[in-house]
Amino acid sequence: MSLSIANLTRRFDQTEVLRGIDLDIRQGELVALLGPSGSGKTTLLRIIAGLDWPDAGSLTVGGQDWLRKTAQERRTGFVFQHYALFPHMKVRDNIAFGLTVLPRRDRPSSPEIAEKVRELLHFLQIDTLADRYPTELSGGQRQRVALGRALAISPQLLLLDEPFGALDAQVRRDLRRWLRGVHEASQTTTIFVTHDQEEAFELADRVVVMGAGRIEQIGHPDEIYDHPASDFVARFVGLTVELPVTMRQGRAEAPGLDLAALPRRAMADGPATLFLRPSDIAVQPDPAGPFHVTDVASTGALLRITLQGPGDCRLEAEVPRRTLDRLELGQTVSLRPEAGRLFPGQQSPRTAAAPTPISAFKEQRL
Ligand SMILES: Nc1ncnc2c1ncn2[C@@H]1O[C@H](COP(=O)(O)OP(=O)(O)OP(=O)(O)O)[C@@H](O)[C@H]1O
Repeated sequence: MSLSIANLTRRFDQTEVLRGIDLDIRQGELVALLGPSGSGKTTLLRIIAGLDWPDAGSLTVGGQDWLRKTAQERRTGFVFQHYALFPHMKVRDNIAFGLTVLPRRDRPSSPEIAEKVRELLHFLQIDTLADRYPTELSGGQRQRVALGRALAISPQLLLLDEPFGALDAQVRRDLRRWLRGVHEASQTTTIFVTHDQEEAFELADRVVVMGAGRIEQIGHPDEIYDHPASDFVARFVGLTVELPVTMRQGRAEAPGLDLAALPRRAMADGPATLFLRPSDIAVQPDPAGPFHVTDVASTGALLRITLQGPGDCRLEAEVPRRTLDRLELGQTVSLRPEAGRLFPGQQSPRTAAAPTPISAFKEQRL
């Protein structure tokens, strides 16, 4: 089903938790709601499910006004982070549950339910778990069963709230791939809440970035990663270095920085802020360079270098270890940002957080 939300607001007491949400989702899309804790993701999902109600705005699914429907009438499949499967029921009965409690006129016969469960077990690659109880399953297996239970009722929408949030990193990665495959085969319109950028970018057709009850940006993962629409999104997708610059005829200038690699921007002359990923800064040893190295730490493949420059300018760059064979504390370097986003105006100067030094590594004098 396609979904359309317009000007949706929700407040709890005096706090506006959703402030005018507009969102259209196409039939068969997999959309991630991505944002920091408290940005309103779960509230939005609960309103779509019919577990909460907005103060204003509209919610239309398949052309029907869903705010006039109860949660049951909406027929959504919902999977939570901690989905309480019924502990006294085997996996096959947990999956069948939603069908067995349908009103008599909609309820399939017992053989039809058994067949549907068999198909789902096979489709979700959990046939071997059918006769186990939930306590006999790993966390990842439980979430597969939870998804089976949500899909059993042939939901019009599938809503997933941090479904892999409690699982360890490797299981999460496996389940992501599995879910992507399940989605491609089932084509159920799916909305997925996460605060994990990697998860959202890997899974979703489109990502909706939320901050403080508003949608900051909607787009394909690459578009959001390469062209964040606001300083909020830029910080959220890892452009954590912020440098004050001056715009002159579409070019950014800053003392001691070679900004020639940045494309010209149609921006008014005046103060602006350049947002960079630490990995977008080329570091070149240079006896006359305006920056000097104050710390070097290794993250394995990368060197994280803290640099002090003209004025009070301090920033962090990350470079592959192999690109710099010698780098000493106190050494002077020049910097050449190779990509970045410019936004008008200057925020209060921010400095990059100091990395945790790895003393032993520093002593090797890289
Ligand atoms: N029933 C409620 N009563 C009062 N405030 C609430 C209620 N539900 C949510 N809130 C508040 O609304 C804001 C948004 O909460 P919500 O759970 O939607 O955010 P979220 O983006 O899903 O966060 P998280 O990632 O931590 O789950 C929070 O400040 C939360 O405290």
